[in-house]
Amino acid sequence: MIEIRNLHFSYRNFHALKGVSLRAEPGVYGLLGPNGAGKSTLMKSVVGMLPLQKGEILINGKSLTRMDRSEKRRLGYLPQHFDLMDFVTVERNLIYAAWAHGIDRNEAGRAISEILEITHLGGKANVLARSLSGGMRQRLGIACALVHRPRVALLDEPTVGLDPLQRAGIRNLLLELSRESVILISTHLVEDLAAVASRVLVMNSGLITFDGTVDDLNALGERNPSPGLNILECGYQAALARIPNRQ
Ligand SMILES: Nc1ncnc2c1ncn2[C@@H]1O[C@H](COP(=O)(O)OP(=O)(O)OP(=O)(O)O)[C@@H](O)[C@H]1O
Repeated sequence: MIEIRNLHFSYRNFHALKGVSLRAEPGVYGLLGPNGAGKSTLMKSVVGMLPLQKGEILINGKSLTRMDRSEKRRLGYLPQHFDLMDFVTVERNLIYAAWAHGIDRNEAGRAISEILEITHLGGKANVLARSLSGGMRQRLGIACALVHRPRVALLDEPTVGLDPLQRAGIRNLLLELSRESVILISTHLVEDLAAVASRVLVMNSGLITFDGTVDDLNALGERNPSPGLNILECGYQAALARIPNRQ
């Protein structure tokens, strides 16, 4: 479970998170918002890549500030821009990721075979990472973030560069994992969420301006129709406009 209470974060004098609160139980949470809304800042804060300036973050009831390195290693995180080890094979990248996430040596082989199969990279296990296509690289990034089946996973724009079939494959993986895990994904693709998200969070200007189900977002869209947009997109636009009156 993730619990965030009144989280603020500033880069020098830019106030990027202005009091974000959230409670997330197992499920897929879709984080939507325009460029610069604060989605990546929120994710980096939850995985401890940014220092806690104000507010509280609890993972499975434990404050992030009290978690040791091995506990933080169990979090799954796919940054928006990630590096792979280009000059070693796909499988070696996964062996390293499994080790970095603290998977027991005896379990690593099985975990790697499973994630290779789920991400449709089985046939590429012995290929150098540098020779993968963009979509395959993205899938390998996802595989590295999820190889240890984390209880809490944060994926920043995981479906960028994937074709519809590959996106569907990743959605199925997320749905399966979300039975036991909290999965927070950021995306610009509103329609990507409809099939997968148990809850949608809309962020704008460092605040969560909407927190509800896909049905709630649809209902908001129905009340705020806009020419040329489908109902979900209308809901998203209306949610963006709801900037609470506090800084
Ligand atoms: N290292 C940094 N130094 C200064 N400002 C930053 C830094 N990183 C992000 N920002 C600013 O903080 C705000 C939030 O950025 P963030 O990357 O969290 O947004 P985002 O919602 O993830 O956007 P995108 O969808 O474009 O990735 C933006 O205005 C951005 O310019």
